[in-house]
Amino acid sequence: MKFGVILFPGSNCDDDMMHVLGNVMGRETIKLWHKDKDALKDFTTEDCVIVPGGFSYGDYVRAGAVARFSPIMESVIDFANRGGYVFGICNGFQIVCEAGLLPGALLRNRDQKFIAKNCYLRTETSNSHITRKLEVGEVINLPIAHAEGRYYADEETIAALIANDQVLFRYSDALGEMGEEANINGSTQHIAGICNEGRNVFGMMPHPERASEAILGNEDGRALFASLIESVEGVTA
Ligand SMILES: NC(=O)CC[C@H](N)C(=O)O
Repeated sequence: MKFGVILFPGSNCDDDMMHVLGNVMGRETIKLWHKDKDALKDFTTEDCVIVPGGFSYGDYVRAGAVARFSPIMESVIDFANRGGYVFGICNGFQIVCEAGLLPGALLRNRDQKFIAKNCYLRTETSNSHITRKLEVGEVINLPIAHAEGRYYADEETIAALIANDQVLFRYSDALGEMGEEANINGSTQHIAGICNEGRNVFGMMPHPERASEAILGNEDGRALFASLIESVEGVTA
């Protein structure tokens, strides 16, 4: 499978993503310019579009609200509707929600502050392409860096997410417990990452691409990319 990483004005995690997917995971990885409507013409449903983190359009209006109208997004929506893999991380999660590919919204953090910290995440399902190498209840540690990361959706939407096993990760403590203080940004039901009903679109606020190499002292994020590659290619990654 190959990966495409979209560059919007203000993206800042695109090169980390290029490095991890290209050099660490060893897969063909292409940078895609947000104005290029035809950027996905060689993408098949075995490929994945990454919507990376950063501050697209300076987070003006709301994080992701402007980037959602970039010309490439029409092709991303079409690609997702055809069954292609789309993975939004941090600002990418915000953009993908704004585009309607995932339900819910990312609001300002409960404490109204930007939070840059490592945090614990409890794996909520192994039944997804990006978590199949993790066990339910397994706790991983990943960095977060955001001001608008508080996941919110109405009760009906949350109930549907749970009923369809779409919640991938929740903020927890090191033991996987869900005490109030473990909910780092005040997200509804501690939700840190979800997938769509079709299970081909993924979004999460924490940054697996910033923790995918031993030299960085944390490789927990690598399991997510390895899961996706194994799932699609049927090889050990
Ligand atoms: N690291 C990022 O992607 C930043 C996310 C977003 N711009 C926020 O602050 O909420």
